[in-house]
Amino acid sequence: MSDSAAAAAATPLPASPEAAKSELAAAVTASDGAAATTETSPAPKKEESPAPAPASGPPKDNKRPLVVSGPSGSGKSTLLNKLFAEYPDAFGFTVSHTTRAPREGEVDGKNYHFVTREKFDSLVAEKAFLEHAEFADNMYGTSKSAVEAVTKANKICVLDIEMNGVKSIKAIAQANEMPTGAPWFVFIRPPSMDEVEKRLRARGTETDDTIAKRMAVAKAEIEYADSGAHDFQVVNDNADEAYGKLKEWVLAHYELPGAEKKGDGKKDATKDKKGGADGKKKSKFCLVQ
Ligand SMILES: Nc1ncnc2c1ncn2[C@@H]1O[C@H](COP(=O)(O)OP(=O)(O)OP(=O)(O)O)[C@@H](O)[C@H]1O
Repeated sequence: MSDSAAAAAATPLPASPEAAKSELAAAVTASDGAAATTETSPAPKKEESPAPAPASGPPKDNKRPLVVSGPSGSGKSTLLNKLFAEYPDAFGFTVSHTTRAPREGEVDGKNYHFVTREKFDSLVAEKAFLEHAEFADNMYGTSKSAVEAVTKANKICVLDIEMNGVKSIKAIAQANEMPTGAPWFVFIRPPSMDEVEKRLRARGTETDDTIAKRMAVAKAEIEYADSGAHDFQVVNDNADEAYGKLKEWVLAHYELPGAEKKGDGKKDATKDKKGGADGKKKSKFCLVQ
């Protein structure tokens, strides 16, 4: 599972995504994340992969969830926030289940589905979850019905999850047990482990201990990506360039409202003036890490 757990069926983002993310810190090491953008993935390395080719690609199907993963600090939130800012009506977010108590201001069914441990366990037994995990003595999970609710609301369901969640969803999809179409798996790759550490430190929210854990997990995530587990990878070195590649891939695989009017998304409406990542406005969707 990932660091967070929640989101809203085509509804507002979780009230406190950062809090939710910090609830679920993970564990991690170092390595050098190589690479580029690749569609279908045997071990993508330093070379850039070809641009997506919509004309010859698969039919666009907005019912296919978009599963985005990548090490902490790779820039998932940064890139996704750009996408959501540019296409505000296109995407929806699931509401996760959790056994933790609601915090002040949190609304059941909006921030999370707050359930007892017994209820959570029964949902696990019923195979109701696409993925679930325990963090700090609490359970978090993304249900199949939460994803379905998003697609029924005609939104593209975005799931921001970590490696174990990806593996779980892959297994469910391979068993043809997805309630929606098969997901697309996209990996946001940091240019290097040094850069991951630098970004995490610059974020100012991490301790040495959490940085070390996140680095260790990052290494495992990158190794998993090298195994060819994802449909597409983008290296987030320069955020604007990475966003451009991500957007191009998304436009080739989904019908985004407003994309045609905008001239098929060639213009990056959210381009940072400084060419860097924003990182300031963080809204998390499917908290899953
Ligand atoms: N291309 C980039 N160049 C420089 N800094 C970047 C780039 N992309 C993101 N950052 C910065 O790196 C930090 C981590 O980015 P972000 O929070 O988007 O990562 P994340 O993958 O969502 O991490 P987490 O999973 O821990 O939430 C942020 O401070 C962000 O501004």
